[in-house]
Amino acid sequence: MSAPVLQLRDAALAYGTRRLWSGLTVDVHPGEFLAVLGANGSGKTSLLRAILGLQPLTAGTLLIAGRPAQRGSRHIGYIQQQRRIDPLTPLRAKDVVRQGIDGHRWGFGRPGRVPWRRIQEVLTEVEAEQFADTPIGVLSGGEQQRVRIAQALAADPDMLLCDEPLLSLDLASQRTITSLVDQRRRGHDTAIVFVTHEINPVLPYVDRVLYLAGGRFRVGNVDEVLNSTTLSELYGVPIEVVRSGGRILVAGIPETPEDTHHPGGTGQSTFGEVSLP
Ligand SMILES: Nc1ncnc2c1ncn2[C@@H]1O[C@H](COP(=O)(O)OP(=O)(O)OP(=O)(O)O)[C@@H](O)[C@H]1O
Repeated sequence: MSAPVLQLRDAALAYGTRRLWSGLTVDVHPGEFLAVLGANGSGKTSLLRAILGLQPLTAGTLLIAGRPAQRGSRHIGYIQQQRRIDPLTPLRAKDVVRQGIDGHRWGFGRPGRVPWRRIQEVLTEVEAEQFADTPIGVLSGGEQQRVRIAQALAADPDMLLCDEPLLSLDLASQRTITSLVDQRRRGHDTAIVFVTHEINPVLPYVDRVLYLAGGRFRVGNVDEVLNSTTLSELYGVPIEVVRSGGRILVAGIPETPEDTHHPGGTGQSTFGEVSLP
């Protein structure tokens, strides 16, 4: 097997006294699709920030292509959590992609001309070439997301970090986005780290799952992690996982982080059938 793109060894992250996770050891290899799941506040985005070199670990090591994480790494493409874009913004889709190439989006502008050919290439890769001259703010949510993927791919990264890229997209757009991400990893052996509250849209593509909860984690294939025993252990309350019609449904996830590890501390109302967070 080829060398890992991402290596975490006994990694821990805390903000002051707030410990997010610790003892985290996981490798991600070229072409691998890792889904990162967990409740609100479990530290999924913080993990991505650590990989981006924006947040130092409090313990352990984190290597990208064998070297310590650093800001603005060309090995990494990053799709941020969706934010509303002002419809009046003058930025066109091609300007957004150009920012991905010259590094402005992380505040590390590198001078020099960006070849138009490359911008066209990545817009074509995500089937968004027709939007090149359209102001980004007037595109639909799904179209904007395709442009964000193009931006993340512009520097031809070895690893793509996706922070809940399916939020507020309809089912058809979710399918388009997940299949574009999957095409990229198959075509270029790009590793994918995909933070999501919803496993079902990515279920066909996922190789392994990293599940964060209550300061702890489990990593393994879908069946190893997303089962009643493992999630009940992680959360410290009874969780039921069922497969139905090709989907995974989970009942009993505590509504707040405080409910975790306090069996019996939650009322019945917090137990309902929900799609996996
Ligand atoms: N810079 C910071 N300083 C202090 N606390 C922070 C900082 N960034 C995040 N936190 C806290 O750390 C916790 C984890 O945040 P993070 O955004 O990583 O969680 P998450 O799992 O991505 O959550 P969500 O699913 O809601 O997006 C939260 O309680 C958050 O308030």
